[in-house]
Amino acid sequence: MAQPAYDARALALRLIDCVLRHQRMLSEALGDEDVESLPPEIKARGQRLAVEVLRHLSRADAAMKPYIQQPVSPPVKAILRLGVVELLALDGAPHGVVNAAVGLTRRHQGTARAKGLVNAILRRVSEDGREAWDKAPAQRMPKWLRGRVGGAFGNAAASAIELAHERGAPLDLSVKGDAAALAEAVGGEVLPTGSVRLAAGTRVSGLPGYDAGDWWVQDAGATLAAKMIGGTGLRVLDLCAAPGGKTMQLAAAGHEVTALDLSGRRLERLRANLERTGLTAQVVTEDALHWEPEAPFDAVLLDAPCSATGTLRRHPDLPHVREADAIKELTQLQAQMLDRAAGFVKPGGQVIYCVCSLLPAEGEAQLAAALERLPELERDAGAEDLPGVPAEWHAPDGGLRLRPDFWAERGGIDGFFVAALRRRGDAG
Ligand SMILES: C[S@@+](CC[C@H](N)C(=O)[O-])C[C@H]1O[C@@H](n2cnc3c(N)ncnc32)[C@H](O)[C@@H]1O
Repeated sequence: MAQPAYDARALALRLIDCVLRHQRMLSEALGDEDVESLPPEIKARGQRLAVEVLRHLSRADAAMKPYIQQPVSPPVKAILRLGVVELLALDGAPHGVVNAAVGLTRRHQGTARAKGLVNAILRRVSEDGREAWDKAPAQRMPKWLRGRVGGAFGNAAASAIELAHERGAPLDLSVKGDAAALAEAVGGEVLPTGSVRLAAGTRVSGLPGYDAGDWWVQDAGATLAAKMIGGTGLRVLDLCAAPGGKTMQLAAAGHEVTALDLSGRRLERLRANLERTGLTAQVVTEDALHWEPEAPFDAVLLDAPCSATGTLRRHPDLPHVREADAIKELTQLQAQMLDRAAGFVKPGGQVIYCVCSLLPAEGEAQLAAALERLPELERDAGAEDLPGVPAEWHAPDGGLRLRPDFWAERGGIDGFFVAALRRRGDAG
């Protein structure tokens, strides 16, 4: 059989280059034809290495800086960063890591001459780099995001959030049946909000109950939106539903769910998720801005398209790809979607609004503007009082504001904003 074009380390370098130089998301780069055809174990390890390097760029640079006397070319710097991260974040065996880095350097004409340098620098880092690594600050958010997050929550919180980003995210499972029984079966912990949490890096495919559809992967924070819909057996519209985490929760809670999304490709994943879990929903491929339902719903859950800045623990590539300019367009779309959602619900029915964003412009400010713009909506503060939610998550003017530095002792939580609204009038 022919040797794959990349081993895991070479793949990691290519993925990092795609993110940092070409501003492409890792998920997109992993879909390139020559990458997609690689053996799954190479892809998984290459992706993991790339993620770890992107999480630790500034620490890696700080650890190697004392040993770099003159500028090194970008490809050599990339090999060094990978080596340093393997040594100091992943506790790789020095001999193997240094040899592999030298091998990567040799592989291309443009870098081959630097093999001695790479060897020398990584040896020094493996012996003496730990202190500089530990002292360096965690990878900073890009300026545009840091400024907004610091402005909203304070600079100390922004630093704590950066530390949480660096630590990565545990694996949270939403459970169809008995959470305690699943936690025991998989060796996890039941969180106060009901999800089952496993350590970061746990392999999903190896866990019991996957094929039986007993659970699905969903950050604990993201589960709170569907939980705000009271009762059971309601006609619920999941607006912007794919790939279906909240659709499955709503269906598992006994609601009659319509799952709408613009993306046919993402809805394929939703359908597969429903099939695996044996849950049902009516699936609609439409644009939420133009679609008209036959009859209003008892409740609407709007998980609006957003900057996804709440998910940097999982997606350290995102800040290198997303630009500040995109935010204005997104906030306009979110407001339009909230207007539509308000029109899709019966009098007395709930509208739950959420975004996996750290930016108040997409969360708190959307709630305040909607209350001002849409007199038919009022706050449904009672619905936001969910079991297991600490008091500090309640935002002063309504809604829940989750930050990655919350629940630090449990492994953190994604950045998220969710608020419950109700259409005035009698349910009838
Ligand atoms: C945050 S994701 C939804 C995640 C989903 N609720 C879940 O829990 O798995 C936002 C979704 O909005 C969809 N979307 C974006 N613009 C849309 C539009 N105009 N109409 C309907 N869906 C749209 C995207 O395709 C994407 O799937």
